[in-house]
Amino acid sequence: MAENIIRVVVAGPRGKMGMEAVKLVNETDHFELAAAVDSKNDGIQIKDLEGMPDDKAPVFDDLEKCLDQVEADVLVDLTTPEAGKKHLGIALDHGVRPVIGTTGFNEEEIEQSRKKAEEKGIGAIIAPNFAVGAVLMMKFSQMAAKYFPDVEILEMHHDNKLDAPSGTAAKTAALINEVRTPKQQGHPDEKEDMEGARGAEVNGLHIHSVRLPGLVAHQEVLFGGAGQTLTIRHDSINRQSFMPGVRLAVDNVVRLKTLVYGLENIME
Ligand SMILES: NC(=O)C1=CN([C@@H]2O[C@H](COP(=O)(O)OP(=O)(O)OC[C@H]3O[C@@H](n4cnc5c(N)ncnc54)[C@H](O)[C@@H]3O)[C@@H](O)[C@H]2O)C=CC1
Ligand SMILES: O=C(O)C1=N[C@H](C(=O)O)C[C@H](O)C1
Repeated sequence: MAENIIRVVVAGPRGKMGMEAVKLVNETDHFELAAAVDSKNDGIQIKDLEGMPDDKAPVFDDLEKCLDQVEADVLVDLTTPEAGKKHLGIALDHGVRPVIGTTGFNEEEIEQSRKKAEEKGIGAIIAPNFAVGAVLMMKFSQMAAKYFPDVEILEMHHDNKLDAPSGTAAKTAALINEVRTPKQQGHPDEKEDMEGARGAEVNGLHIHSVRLPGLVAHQEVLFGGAGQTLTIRHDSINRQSFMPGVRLAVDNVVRLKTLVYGLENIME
């Protein structure tokens, strides 16, 4: 790694998140945009893409090709579940530390990548949510679940989202299930008269996914106990909310020697 400068490749630069990430890298003194990987536009420079900063970093249409030609320290991936999974493997194979914001990974995929990162002796971060407030919402939910084992997760997103449930909801359920005794919620004899009415189920805990234009990224974690309810809610009202977390992840991934799943593991 060039001293103090972190060379970053951004995958998905024309996307809602990728565009913000390119700006973040361009504006951060100790980051350098090494390249961008787009699904098209091979051979142009980043400045030639609409709305991009005046940066001459090259654009590739393939990560393998990019990492064969460009010196890079970190890959920031903000693409699609399919591309993100592929890119995670390619980056590790090239010894480039992945920071994956793309969602849709299951536990097995995360464990396999953890092994690979450790074999390579490099860091990797999969962060289902880069917003500090969302990470706190997940941590507070884990605290509350110790006292309120009855809980339902309601995640609400814009209608261009490909994966359901959201990575944040899946991670919240995983954190809650670390402390909650497995419990089937609702009436033991309850029946769905319409399929899906009770949402997805993880160890008896239910997740409900809403998709609507006008939304960005929102989640409520609802707890119920005798005579009381507790609601913990987080709202991202724009994509800038995620950028301090992207910066934190890039700064931290270069010192790690394993894969970290969730920003809470690197937040002080
Ligand atoms: N971890 C976090 O805090 C957040 C994660 N996300 C996740 O990030 C991902 C991207 O979200 P958005 O920017 O909203 O989506 P988007 O649809 O606006 O952008 C995705 C971009 O990826 C590009 N792409 C697709 N396949 C590609 C490939 N093989 N190589 C390079 N680029 C490729 C598309 O052309 C598009 O420009 C999603 O998985 C979403 O769930 C979104 C917001 C926050
Ligand atoms: O697709 C999105 O927009 C978001 N995806 C992430 C998720 O699946 O949790 C993070 C955030 O909720 C926005």
